[in-house]
Amino acid sequence: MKLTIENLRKRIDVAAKRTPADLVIKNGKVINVFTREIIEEDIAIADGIVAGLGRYEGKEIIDAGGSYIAPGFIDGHVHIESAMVTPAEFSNVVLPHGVTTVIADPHEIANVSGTIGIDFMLESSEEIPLDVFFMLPSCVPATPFENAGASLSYKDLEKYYGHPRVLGLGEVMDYPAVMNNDAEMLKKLEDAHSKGKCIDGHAAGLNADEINIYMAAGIRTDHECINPEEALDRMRKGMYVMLREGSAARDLLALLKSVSEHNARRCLFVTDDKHLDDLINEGSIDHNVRMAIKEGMDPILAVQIATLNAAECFGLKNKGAIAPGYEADLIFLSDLRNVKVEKVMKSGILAAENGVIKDPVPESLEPVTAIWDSVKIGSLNGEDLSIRMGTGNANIIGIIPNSIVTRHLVEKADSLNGYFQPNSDKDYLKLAVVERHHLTGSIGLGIIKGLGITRGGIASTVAHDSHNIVAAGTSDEDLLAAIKHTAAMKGGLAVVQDGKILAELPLPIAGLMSDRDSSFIYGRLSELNHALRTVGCSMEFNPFLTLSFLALPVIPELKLTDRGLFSVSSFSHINAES
Ligand SMILES: Nc1ncnc2[nH]cnc12
Ligand SMILES: [Mn+2]
Repeated sequence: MKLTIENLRKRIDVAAKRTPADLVIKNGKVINVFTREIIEEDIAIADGIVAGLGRYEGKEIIDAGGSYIAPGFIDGHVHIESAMVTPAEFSNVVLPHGVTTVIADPHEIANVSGTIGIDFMLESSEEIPLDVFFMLPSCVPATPFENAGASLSYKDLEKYYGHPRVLGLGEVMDYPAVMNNDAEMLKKLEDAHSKGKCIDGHAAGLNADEINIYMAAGIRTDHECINPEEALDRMRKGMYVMLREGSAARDLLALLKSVSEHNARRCLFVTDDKHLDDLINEGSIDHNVRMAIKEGMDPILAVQIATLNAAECFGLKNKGAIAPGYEADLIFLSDLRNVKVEKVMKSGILAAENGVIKDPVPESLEPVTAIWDSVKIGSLNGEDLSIRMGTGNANIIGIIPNSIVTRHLVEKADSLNGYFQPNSDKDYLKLAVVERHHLTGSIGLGIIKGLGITRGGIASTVAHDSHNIVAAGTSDEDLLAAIKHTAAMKGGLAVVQDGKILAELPLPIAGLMSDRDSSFIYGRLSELNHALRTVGCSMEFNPFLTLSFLALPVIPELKLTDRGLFSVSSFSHINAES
């Protein structure tokens, strides 16, 4: 809300006790994230802003019943599209978990629909209770080794820096472009610097010397740490470390070993990519807080990481704490061990209670063709999916459960008449990435090990970050059926066996998000999980989530884009045969 002289005058009158507050919360144990104390005091609120702490009177009084009161949780890095819901529905889902502010990077939809996608995310997050800030997609496409639906230059980004909810430049993934002083990358970085904006990093696998290059370029955060050594090095060099617990990337437990009383202020909690069912079943940043406390972290320190640190990292001056002048984004907790979020207030208004959103934001989507009709593929047949394979070893993508990192395996794969044959006993499946934006006919083919399908095929238009169609299967028939069905749905997830569709989830918004509510999507995800078991998956990890990262060539080691196998370590394409 824009501050007016009238708001300011009223706020000062309330603070000075010349005017009664709109609302006073009494009998609460207020968590002070500045001093890491718990102080029993009233919270006086005027126009959604805390006006004073201490003893106050107001037009409305709420008795907190001795609950702890924490600042609203902040998710420092999230791709809303990865939850497969629109921003409005995302607000309905995460607010009950105490998340009142998120910093989102819309590079998922930007990779499909370009600036039209960014506009859609900005507009559809305008009038919702959740505060959604954005970092501008810095790498669309993520690398020059893939075909995305769009390509964004610094010129495309410039106009957004004036938007009040745009905080800076989003995760810089293309390390070689930074290291080589690529002209376009320098211009994007310089623009963010000149406007005094933040710059997020994606420093997966970067070593200490390479982190110097990122920090020198002004890149100030990393959410891709997977071990304590990486996290410590980034903190020592002044980077904020984003402690990530998403659906596929679950790094929090490993990284907590690097967090201490001395360095915790350089940490914040993020989800990055979290599927809707995990958000509903586990939670969002509240889940990170609970995990950290369970691992022995001091509860108030965990709350500080989830609030003040994230606000300070992104320069959100009136968020992340309960203090006069700060937004009245408040969470009521009955205890600080399991951090069960009871009540959530957004700007002084009750937004959720006992896990239920109070006034769900209804969907009101304007159909935008470029976004709603985003899947275009030509005719496909078995020959298009054949992988030439001689008698030598093959370069195989080895899956690591619950990780977005893969292994580069060099093993002997079965071949017949010079072509690769899937072998479900050895768990060697065929993987395809089919370009789906501009009818280029570009198809990347490879072999994966570890997905666990014994008979059938799965396909998805969620394939970070270019979001082509990614598919895996034990036969060309099922692969083709799954790929074609995701196109027929204009985007989505499908499981096929013997040519028959076992389960599906349409994602008609850019092939990434559903226009339906979370209960519909949750139901379809359950059906997909059942169908995944039918085709042989163990479900120790989510195959669709794992699949969605197999085309992301900025995460080690071996990935597949629509242009072929890609070795992230050598940052170049390689052949199917080693
Ligand atoms: N969606 C994403 N894009 C780029 N890097 C990621 N790392 C994890 N999720 C990612
Ligand atoms: Mn990333």
